[in-house]
Amino acid sequence: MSSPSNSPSKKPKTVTNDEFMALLRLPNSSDSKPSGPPKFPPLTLTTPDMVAKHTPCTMHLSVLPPELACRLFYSMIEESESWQRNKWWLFDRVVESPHRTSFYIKQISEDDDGGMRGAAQYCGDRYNGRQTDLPTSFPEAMAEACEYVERIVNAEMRKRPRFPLEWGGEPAPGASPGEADDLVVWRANVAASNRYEGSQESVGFHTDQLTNIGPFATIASLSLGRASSCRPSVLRGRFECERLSLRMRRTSAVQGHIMSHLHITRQVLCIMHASCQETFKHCIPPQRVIDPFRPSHPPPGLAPEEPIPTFNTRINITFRFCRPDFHSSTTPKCKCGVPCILRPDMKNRYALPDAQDSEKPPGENHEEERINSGIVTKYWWTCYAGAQNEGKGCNFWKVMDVKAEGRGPFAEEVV
Ligand SMILES: O=C(O)CCC(=O)C(=O)O
Ligand SMILES: [Fe+2]
Repeated sequence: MSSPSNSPSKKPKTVTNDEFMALLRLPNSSDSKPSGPPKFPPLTLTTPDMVAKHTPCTMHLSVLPPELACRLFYSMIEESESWQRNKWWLFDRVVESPHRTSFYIKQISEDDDGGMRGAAQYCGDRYNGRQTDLPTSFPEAMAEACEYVERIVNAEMRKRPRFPLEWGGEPAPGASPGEADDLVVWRANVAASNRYEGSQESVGFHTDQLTNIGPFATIASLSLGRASSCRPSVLRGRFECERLSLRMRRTSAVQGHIMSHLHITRQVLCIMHASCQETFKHCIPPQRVIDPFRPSHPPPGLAPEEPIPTFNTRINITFRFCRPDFHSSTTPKCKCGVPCILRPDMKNRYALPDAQDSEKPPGENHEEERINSGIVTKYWWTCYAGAQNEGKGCNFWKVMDVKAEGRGPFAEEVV
């Protein structure tokens, strides 16, 4: 994850699909001002279908059996007593994340490993540029939940086009060689977990670090617990909702607030599919109001006559796949001697241009560019020492050369 910043929450406006598409269309150059990015109002996507249509994400409700969801929630509440706030240097000062976080790796059996354990371990080691303690294994309930998540993610991925630099996959145990359908293209070997207490804990706009998960990563983000409260004017009554904001990366041309209306006892899995990190930033904004969460099942050891307690806590677990070909032992080091981070080259991708960054006048070929946005072909290894070294880095950078660095197999190479 790169350094997040907090941004004030704006009141989102609901638009129809057609209005949304119209907003993405830039004005003609004749009626647009030559300077300053186009200003569009925030958008609200109110259903999983709308989210899937307009973003590289899918939302899946109630993916775990309620008993498992509650058990996982209680287990994470207990675990999170020892979680820490991330700290890093931003220019000349230390900033601290406005929520607590930790890192877990999946217990992988020796014969099934093939380098996964190492990749996962090193991935955790330098999460957010911070030297962490050796990550602990998935607690039992997390490992159980992970099986549900992996099934959903792989099923979704089979429906989607793949990007050339995505991981090509490896044969499932027992599969005959060359059967593409049996390739395992994604598995969760690490999980970053987050705890947000009360209405104000949050995470600012950021993209997740690609250093060990590689280009066009798929990230599965499972949320449990506290829901935020809102009263959308188009709907009657009170709805509990989970709010995830996505903002198109680098451009201020489009800002989409995704609000899915969820019943309080449900959980939500948001899959950020390939190209999401390359095209969108995401955040969890502070809330004005939250509703306490009362799990449907009691915590372990609660006496039968005792009421189930309520919580103001939101637990999030982002399941990630640390790719064997991005194992940390292969991460280039900068002149400070610190492993670099991998960044997409945003200048040379196809993107919706905005007046500040584009060499092209607004309106030129924008439709083609919008369709292709997210196709990044170049990535940089850059110095990240400054995040932990009083803001002092060496400005090292080099282009990732997948052939010379021996990475892959990639999706484009797998038939
Ligand atoms: O809590 C969430 O839903 C998002 C967490 C997140 O963005 C991260 O861990 O990188
Ligand atoms: Fe993130």
